[in-house]
Amino acid sequence: FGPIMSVRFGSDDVVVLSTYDVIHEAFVKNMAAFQSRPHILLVNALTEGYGLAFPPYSPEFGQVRQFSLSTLRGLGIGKRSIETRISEIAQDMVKELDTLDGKPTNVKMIVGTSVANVICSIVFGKSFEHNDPAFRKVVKANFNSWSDPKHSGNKSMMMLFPFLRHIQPFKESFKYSLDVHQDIVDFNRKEIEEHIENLDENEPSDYIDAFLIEMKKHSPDDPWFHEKQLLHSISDLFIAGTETTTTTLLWCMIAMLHYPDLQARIYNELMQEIGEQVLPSVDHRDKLPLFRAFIQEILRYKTTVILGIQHLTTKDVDIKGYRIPKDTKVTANIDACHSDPNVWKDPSKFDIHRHIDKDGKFILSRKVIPFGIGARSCLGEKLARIEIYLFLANIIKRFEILPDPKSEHLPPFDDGLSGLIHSPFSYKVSLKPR
Ligand code: HEM
Repeated sequence: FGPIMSVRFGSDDVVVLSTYDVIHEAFVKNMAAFQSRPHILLVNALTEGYGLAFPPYSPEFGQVRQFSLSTLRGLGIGKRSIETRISEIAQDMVKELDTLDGKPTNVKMIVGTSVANVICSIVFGKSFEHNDPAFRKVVKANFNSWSDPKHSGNKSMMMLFPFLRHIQPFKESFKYSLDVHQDIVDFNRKEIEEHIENLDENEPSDYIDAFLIEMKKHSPDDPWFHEKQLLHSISDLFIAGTETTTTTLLWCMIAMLHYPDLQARIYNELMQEIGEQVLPSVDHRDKLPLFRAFIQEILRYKTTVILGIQHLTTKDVDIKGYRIPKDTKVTANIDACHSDPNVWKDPSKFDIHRHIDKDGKFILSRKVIPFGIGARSCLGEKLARIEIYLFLANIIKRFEILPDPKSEHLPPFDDGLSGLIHSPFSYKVSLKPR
């Protein structure tokens, strides 16, 4: 036990870092030593070693990662253009939720197709109707990619013991994972083909265009700038971005059900500071301390990616007096960091006021790290933060979030499904138009 410990995961020893200080010391202060990823057989069977989230570090991979980050930024992440687009998608989601007419519904697909449409706008330069069958199929495939209730446990086991893939019921789960991933890849391949046909090199309008143009600047045998990498890059952006953001929004709604007084106070804050007629925008954030504190507390209390993604050391390195040898698997226990009693008073309590100072101002915390920190931290952090803010503000402004009257209990807030992503059990909610 302690902030640095070694734990046996399957057949491997993995170093687990469990406080903000040690995670920061490792992933930020010793960034270069921790920027690689281990080879995971199950993942490689899906990605052929390409993509953005799982490849080990090399200077050439660093280039493609950096290209992706700056392209996503250049396309407007953190700037007004993408904010406007997300705001439009949020309003479209509200319209879709309006059609439910307050009927208790599991809203995961409506929220999920809206979240996926944000990524579609950036990657494909277009969005899809909520009821488009091919789009719904690929959004479901994104959800099932890591969190299918029937297979995710088997998948986690196969990550630890790859040989299990040859034995039932793991064999079936392995095939299922390949099939689901293939659905995502097929959808994305079709989009790439259309982009190749219609490419205007003078006016790249999305990530695929930018990648195709960049590819032409590299030799045909470049190890990373080729079509296969493009295919797996965009698949990773969808898989990493859809379920995580949707899950966070679903936790937000559960919190609103458990704390109706807080919901009313946040609604009043939005009404007083923005008003009924004005669309919520990131520019309003300084006037919304309660709302921002709520989001930050959700990101702390319900850590979506509990153990982050594994890192691999590239050399021997000393952290707080412990020697971690080269080629050691290392993981950040983000959930433990968010529940550290030395940092958070009464960490198991959901309390938004820990993020508000005595003058009523919001306190931005660098110790809430749901997106990880350092060289392999989340590529979609800025995008996800804007999405959560705008989607939630639009929902709260338009609807009162109420429990399903037919259900005896509220959906649990302190329990859920645990795999790579910690998501709530399936639940229905009634969104009563205000
Ligand atoms: C609430 C939403 C999200 C959460 C909580 C989240 C969390 C994370 C975490 C914990 C990591 C691993 C960090 C590490 O290894 O140290 C990660 C990596 C990543 N995320 Fe996210 N993420 C979210 C949304 C998104 C979105 C919207 C996108 C893309 C549009 C995205 C793309 C990625 C990618 C590509 C990586 C791999 C980065 C690398 O290996 O260099 N994520 N995310």
